[in-house]
Amino acid sequence: MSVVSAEGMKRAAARAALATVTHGMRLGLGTGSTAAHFVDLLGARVKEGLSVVCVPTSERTRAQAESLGLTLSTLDETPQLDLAIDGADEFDASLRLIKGGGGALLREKIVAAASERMFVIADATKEVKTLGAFPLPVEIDRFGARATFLHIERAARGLGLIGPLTLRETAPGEPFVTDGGHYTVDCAFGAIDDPDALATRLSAIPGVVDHGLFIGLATAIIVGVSDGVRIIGDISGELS
Ligand SMILES: O=C[C@H](O)[C@H](O)[C@H](O)COP(=O)(O)O
Repeated sequence: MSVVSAEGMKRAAARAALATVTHGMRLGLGTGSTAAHFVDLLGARVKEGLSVVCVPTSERTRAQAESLGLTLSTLDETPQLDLAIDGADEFDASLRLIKGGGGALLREKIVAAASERMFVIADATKEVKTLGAFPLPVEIDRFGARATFLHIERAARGLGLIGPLTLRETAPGEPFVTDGGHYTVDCAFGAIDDPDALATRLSAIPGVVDHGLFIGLATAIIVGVSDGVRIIGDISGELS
């Protein structure tokens, strides 16, 4: 019996995603340990002659991509992308995701929305029946952060979601600051029975910059499993 580690499954998913990349593509590069496997493998292919243009979703991914000699761009220079490849903290069978555990959800969502397709790469441990075991990250403006925090609590309570909510910190009293200069609130709601309703409520709160529910963005999920990969959705379609 072969025992494959989570890292092995992430690598397998990243390798399968790389197999869909073709010459000349405009790619969105995700953030996190799984996306880092993809960037690493992409770097090797580029050294062998593959030509792609990449828009990173975080300063961390930008640094990795730069170190591997990838051709980088911005969404201002390249506002439409062919494919975004990114990880996820959780996914369900309907291609809905929780993202933002690594603090990059805003740029990840902007890049995914600018991409014709988004392939999520993840190890099998990220699959859930109902989203919410992973605390939902919500990115908020620093101005009025306490008021926004309370507003999120109230909006969620209206859906029967209680929390606790925690302002993400890098050290006690030191809030974590995203690449965009915002704070993150991690919402440990437990099972989110109606992610669409929660997404709508969160988006309506002034001060919420964006939230980690990615709904209707992923085209496919490439799941690394013990004996290879399993695909949810479609990775075969032609690009228009
Ligand atoms: O903000 C970070 C991202 O949404 C990541 O893609 C997510 O946290 C998954 O990261 P990892 O691949 O390290 O589990």
